[in-house]
Amino acid sequence: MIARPAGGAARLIPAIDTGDLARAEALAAALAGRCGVLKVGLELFCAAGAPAVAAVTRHAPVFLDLKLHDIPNTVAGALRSLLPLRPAMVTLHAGGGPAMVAAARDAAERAGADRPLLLAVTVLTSMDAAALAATGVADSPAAQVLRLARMAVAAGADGLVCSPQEAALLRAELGPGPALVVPGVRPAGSAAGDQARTATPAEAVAAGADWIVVGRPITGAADPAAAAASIAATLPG
Ligand SMILES: O=c1ccn([C@@H]2O[C@H](COP(=O)(O)O)[C@@H](O)[C@H]2O)c(=O)[nH]1
Repeated sequence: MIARPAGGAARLIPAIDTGDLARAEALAAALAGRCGVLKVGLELFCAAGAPAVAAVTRHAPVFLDLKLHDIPNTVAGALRSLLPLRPAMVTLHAGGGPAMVAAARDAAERAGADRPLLLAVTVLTSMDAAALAATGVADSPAAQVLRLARMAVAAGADGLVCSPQEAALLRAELGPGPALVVPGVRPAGSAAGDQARTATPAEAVAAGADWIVVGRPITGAADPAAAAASIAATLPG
């Protein structure tokens, strides 16, 4: 399993969100060495599939962010299908429940010591309290994140995806055990876009994030490598 980063650039995970494999390869080549891990998400995987993971893996370990969410048998099968791609991290939605998380953990263990870190997505960082209420959850995002996080870790998740606004709460309640991978991160002055629960890179790490995920502020920059380097320079060790 991938080790927790010691600090600095190793904490940074740029999100390679593009449907164009050639652009993804160019971004991966430019960003390798300025980050610890590269993220392949739904846009790139749906456009280019396994070859995209292979292409990005040539430059850095891959966080395969597919947010699996289905019945336990199907999620376990999906995990088994993904293992030959050797992702360093894989996501699934905590909302799939404990049996789904446990089935995914069993499936991931087939890869032995080299298995991917299994990360449970709690409440998407694009959701504010009103969006959460619209799904029938009256609690605050923080309360729901904590509820899902406790359940997912007990069921076998190695770590959690949360916003920077819940990282300190999860560290206080769950301790140092679960890895925390934190999107919704914005350098000061960057547009939030559709992200609702945000903080800066340094704030996210100070709150307890092991890794931070940053997409558009890097990929939308005129010089993505320089943008990544400037974010990495703000990250404490
Ligand atoms: O709760 C979540 C879970 C995953 N993501 C992913 O992270 C990146 C963020 O991209 P930005 O351009 O920095 O907003 C993106 O790939 C999401 O799918 C998330 O944002 N929130």
